[in-house]
This record gives sequence, structure tokens and C-alpha cells, in this order.
Amino acid sequence: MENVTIIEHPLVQHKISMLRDKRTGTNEFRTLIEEIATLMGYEALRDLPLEEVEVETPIETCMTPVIAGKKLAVVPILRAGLGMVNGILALVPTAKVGHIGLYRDEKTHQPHEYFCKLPDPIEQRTIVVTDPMLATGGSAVAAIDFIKQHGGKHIKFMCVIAAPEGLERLRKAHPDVQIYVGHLDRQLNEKAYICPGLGDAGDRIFGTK
Ligand SMILES: O=P(O)(O)OC[C@H]1O[C@H](OP(=O)(O)OP(=O)(O)O)[C@H](O)[C@@H]1O
Ligand SMILES: O=c1cc[nH]c(=O)[nH]1
Ligand SMILES: [Mg+2]
Repeated sequence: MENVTIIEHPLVQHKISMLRDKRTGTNEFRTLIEEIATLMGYEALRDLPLEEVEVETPIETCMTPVIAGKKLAVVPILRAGLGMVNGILALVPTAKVGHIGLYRDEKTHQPHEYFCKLPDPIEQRTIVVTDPMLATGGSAVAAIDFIKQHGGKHIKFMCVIAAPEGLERLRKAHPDVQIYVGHLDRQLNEKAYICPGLGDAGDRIFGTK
């Protein structure tokens, strides 16, 4: 699976275990999601382009690399993907933020769009789509379809937990997208929830039911 990176770092695994615990409350859950996004972002952004600039050190003048331009866009899938945005902005504060609103129908499990606003122009940007949960893959595939329809080309997808079914579907639909996964779980249940998973990520981040 060359376009999939499972983040095996112990800090990420430890924090995911804390997320799974049903006793973890909203405040702690939100903080953990943000911290995991920062740790995963460090890995996912390792190929950001650099350019050389001149800097005067206390000793001499040298050419030294900095991130080239302001080329990053973070695009959370609402609502739960929002929880990961600040974790990535902690690494790249100048990134632009787009939003795609999707909810999954409880019965059909199909994604429905209710909002889309992307930074313009999108073509030259590296776009990091965030959503903690990749279950059937329907929402991630639909969000990336939208971004491509708007001209997005260089797309990465970052999720905290994936089900094998969703990962396979996303890879097939968008083989050009680099996928970063915190943990690959066992399977979906009959309600298309990830097992063992962590429940409904959006509800746990925002304290809704
Ligand atoms: O892979 P899928 O089967 O499409 O499921 C994953 C989607 O379901 C959840 O969102 P939800 O519909 O619960 O919306 P919310 O974030 O507003 O809670 C989750 O945050 C993903 O967006
Ligand atoms: O397990 C799941 C599946 C979809 N969305 C969630 O928030 N959790
Ligand atoms: Mg939800």
C-alpha cells in the first residue's frame, strides 16, 4: 500500500488509546485530537517544498532553507475534521483553511453535502483533508471528488482511525492521494461504525449526542 502511511509512533498510539476510552470527556478528547493532528502533520508534511533564503547569523551570512511560499491548505470535513485543524495550524500558521460540510445519513450511510468553501486558487496548493474517522470511505471520497472538481491536485488525507473497508475504497477511488492513518482498526459493524473505534467523533469533540 504505497500511498498509505500508518503512523506507528508510540505517542500517537498512546493518545489514540486515550481517545477510545469512553470515560474520556469532551475537553480532553478535543485536546487529544488536536495533539494527534500535530504529530501526524509532522509526518504528512515532510515533503513540503523548501527554498533557499539568505540569512545573517551572528557569525556570517548563509543561504538556508525555508518553506516555499504560502502553499498549504487544510480542508476539514465538517464537523469532526474541524477538531484536527488547529493541530496542523500549530505547524504551519499561514495555511489557508477551507471547509466541506458533509453528514452521513444514519440509515443509508451515504454522505450529504451542506457546505463547501475552498481557498482560491486551489490548483497550486498542497491540500490536507482532515477527518478523524474513515469508516465506509463515502465522506472522504465525496470530499476529495469536490476538491478535484474545484481544481485541487495535490491532495493528502489524514485520519486518526480507519476501517479496512474505507481505506480500500478511498485508495481505489483516489489512487493519487497520499493517506495518513493513526490506526487501522478491525472492521465496520452493521451500523457502519468502526470497531473498536471511538464512537462518533463529531459528537465526542463537540459534546453533542
Ligand atoms: O467513512 P464514512 O462512512 O463516510 O464515515 C465517516 C464520516 O462520519 C463522520 O461524520 P458524521 O456524518 O458523523 O458527521 P459529523 O462529523 O458532523 O458528526 C466522520 O467524521 C466522517 O466524516
Ligand atoms: O465509527 C465511526 C464511523 C463514522 N463516524 C464516526 O464518527 N465514527
Ligand atoms: Mg458524527
